[in-house]
Amino acid sequence: MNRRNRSLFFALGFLVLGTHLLSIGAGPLMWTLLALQLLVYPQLVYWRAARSADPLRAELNNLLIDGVLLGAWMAAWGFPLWISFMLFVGVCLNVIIFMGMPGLWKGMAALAGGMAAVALLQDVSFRPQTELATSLLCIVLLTAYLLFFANDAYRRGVSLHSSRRQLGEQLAEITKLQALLQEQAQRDPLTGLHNRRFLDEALERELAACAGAGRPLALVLIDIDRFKQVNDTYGHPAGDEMIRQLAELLRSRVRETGVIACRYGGEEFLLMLPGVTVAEAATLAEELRATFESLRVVADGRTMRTTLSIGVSGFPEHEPRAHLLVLKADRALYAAKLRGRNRVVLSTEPLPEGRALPEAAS
Ligand SMILES: Nc1nc2c(ncn2[C@@H]2O[C@H](COP(=O)(O)OP(=O)(O)OP(=O)(O)O)[C@@H](O)[C@H]2O)c(=O)[nH]1
Repeated sequence: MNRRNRSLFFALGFLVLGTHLLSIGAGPLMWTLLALQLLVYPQLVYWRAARSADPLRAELNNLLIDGVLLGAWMAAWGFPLWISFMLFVGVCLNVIIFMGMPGLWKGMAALAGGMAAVALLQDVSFRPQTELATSLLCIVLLTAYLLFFANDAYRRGVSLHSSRRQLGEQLAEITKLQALLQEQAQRDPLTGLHNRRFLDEALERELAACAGAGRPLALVLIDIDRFKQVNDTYGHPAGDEMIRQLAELLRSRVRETGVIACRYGGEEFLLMLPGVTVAEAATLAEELRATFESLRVVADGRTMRTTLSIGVSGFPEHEPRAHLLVLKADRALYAAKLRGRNRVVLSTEPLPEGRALPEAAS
């Protein structure tokens, strides 16, 4: 709202224009009208705009009402040069600042409207002279008005710059949070390893890359043996601790670039090894199995141990399609369970005599 500026400059205008009224020997009616216009009117239009459903639009209309009334004063006094110049520039500046160049035409039309209204009511004779004091005060007030607006424009520029900087910082913060959320959506909260969703996407990508570059890719699917028994005997939190320890072991063994360890299911983990052959993956799997077999997991002062069953499949030997390559590793893992657990089985090895894969695994 423009209340402070309008009240201040209209009050100063009353002092300046008062000198003109003195010089022309204006009567009480003229003084009263000028006081109403310059001292009371700013409060009235503010009050009207503040209560309006659309205060901004109401304030823009107020600027045009200013134009009509000030145009009327110019005409009523016979267009005294300095006074008219000061009022004209003041009105035009205001409407341009708040409405742009289209506002200028509206402001000029408002001024002309006020002048025309006076011309209809009385003869308008041209009396351009003002006393020196009035002319000087007009120059001072107009200068103050221009300086005020220049300073206002500077402060708006500074505040805009700082808002832009703040917006930029907030945007950077949001982008960082987005990246963090995206990262968290791809992680298993218990172990911090990647989750299945991430691996399924990464596997498609890596398989295509390996196929293009003529490189192998191996999958190692790992399942904790008799884990239900661990939970039942030591409790779920102890089971969680065992899952965390296995995750730590996998993390420590697969630090090479490109290798992804993920928690694929409850107590099931999958390693994706781009550039690694089935034989190399089987060697790594055997090391992991042996290390885990000798691992003692301590939870709540109690020591637990169990073993791993592991299935290994590889591209290009076993399967070029991602989901079927996982299925082959799953079948190999199933075969390891059937053969008594605590072992590594390659996808190509047949199931034991007389055993078939369950429907879910095929
Ligand atoms: N503590 C814990 N247990 C889990 C979690 N996710 C799955 N489980 C348990 O893991 C157990 C898996 O049991 P099963 O699928 O029967 O397998 P298993 O007992 O390991 O038997 P085999 O795989 O045949 O050796 C179930 O009891 C699940 O409740 C987990 O995040 N934390």
